[in-house]
Amino acid sequence: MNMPWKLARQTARNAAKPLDAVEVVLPDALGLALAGGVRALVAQPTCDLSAMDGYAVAGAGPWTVVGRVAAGDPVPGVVLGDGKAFGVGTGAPVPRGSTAVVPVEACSPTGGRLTANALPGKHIRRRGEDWSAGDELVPAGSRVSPAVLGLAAAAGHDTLLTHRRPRVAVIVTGDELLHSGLPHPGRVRDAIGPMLPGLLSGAELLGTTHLRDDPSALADALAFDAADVLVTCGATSVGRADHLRHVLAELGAEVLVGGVACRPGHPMLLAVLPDGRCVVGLPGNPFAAYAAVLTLLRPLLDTLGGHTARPPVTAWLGDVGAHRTDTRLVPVTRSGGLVAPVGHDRPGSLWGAALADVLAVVPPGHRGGEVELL
Ligand SMILES: Nc1nc2c(c(=O)[nH]1)N[C@H]1C(S)=C(S)[C@@H](COP(=O)(O)OP(=O)(O)OC[C@H]3O[C@@H](n4cnc5c(N)ncnc54)[C@H](O)[C@@H]3O)O[C@H]1N2
Ligand code: MOO
Repeated sequence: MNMPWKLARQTARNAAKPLDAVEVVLPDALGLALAGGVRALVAQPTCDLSAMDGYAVAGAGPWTVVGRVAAGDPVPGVVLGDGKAFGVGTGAPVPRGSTAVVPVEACSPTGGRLTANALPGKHIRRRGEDWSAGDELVPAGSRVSPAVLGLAAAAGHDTLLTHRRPRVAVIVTGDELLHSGLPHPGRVRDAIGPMLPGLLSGAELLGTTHLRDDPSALADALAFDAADVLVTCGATSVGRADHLRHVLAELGAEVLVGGVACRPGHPMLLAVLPDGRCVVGLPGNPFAAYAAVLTLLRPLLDTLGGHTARPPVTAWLGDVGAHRTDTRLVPVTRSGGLVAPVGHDRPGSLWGAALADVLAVVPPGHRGGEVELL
């Protein structure tokens, strides 16, 4: 029995536990999930700063300029009295007693003195106005984005506690596959191997092995124990050359998902080997393999990597010819809150997926309405 698509995705999400937490230097954390929240080690700003190039002033004008301070200078050792001003650069610490900063273009000098409209507090970035020391800035489970890296640096971090990247090994099977040159009768180009690395963000690809349709070679390849996840391509079906299910049974694997009520990709599978390593079986048809990556592999990798599940993104899709019993994954382009099919979506062809912005999840019986986007 093929498992309903949503249940299959949830099963993949629940099939493993997040990998151990490791401390990594900031650049290496990009794309990983935080194993603990990022807390500010110090307040930002650490002292009152000027937000403009101009003058820090005290009280009402006109003011006499009594000094100058630049970004990078220590806090001036003076207390600015009423009627006094300090020249300031953007980011410079303002002297204590400053009540406002007036931008240089808003000042007019009159007889050696400055006059301007100075609104109290204007253009001063107060100590701690962005955050205080100890504030949690980003919660555990969040993906470390470029902005998270910058934020963590600003808050004083040199390293971040993240979950280890899942290690993935890819096994591409098929006597008929070519890895370069022109396809011709009897030979097809491997279209799955080239697409997989780009679908493994947040994981580490240890390598790709190309095998003929040979059960003992497949069993040997599945013994590779440096990988947390083994991804096989092809051999999921019931043909004479499709050995994956027999080999998994011989290895004592527990099959968590043996097939999914999904078009394309229904022969996809997810199994756990006795030592805890996971096997995701992608069907040989390339678009079916793509559907299986999004249904089983990505949720599994996200869980192993410690990523919190994100709320679904949806859009409105018309009647595109739903399947009676199975979920369809349909390549679509997006415009505003609407999506439209791009076509070219037969299981053996990645043409539609290549033109699409996303895949729409079209449940059985869909006649038009909100659908989830992958
Ligand atoms: N009797 C049945 N036959 C099939 C069924 C079924 O339910 N009963 N399901 C069909 C569906 S749906 C799919 S999908 C495929 C899955 O087949 P396998 O995972 O066993 O893969 P193969 O048989 O090796 O190949 C299928 C097809 O894809 C081509 N292929 C394989 N690998 C690649 C690759 N890396 N790059 C490009 N193309 C590849 C291969 O040449 C075949 O044409 O089973 C159906 N059959
Ligand atoms: O669903 Mo297969 O996965 O049609 O090509």
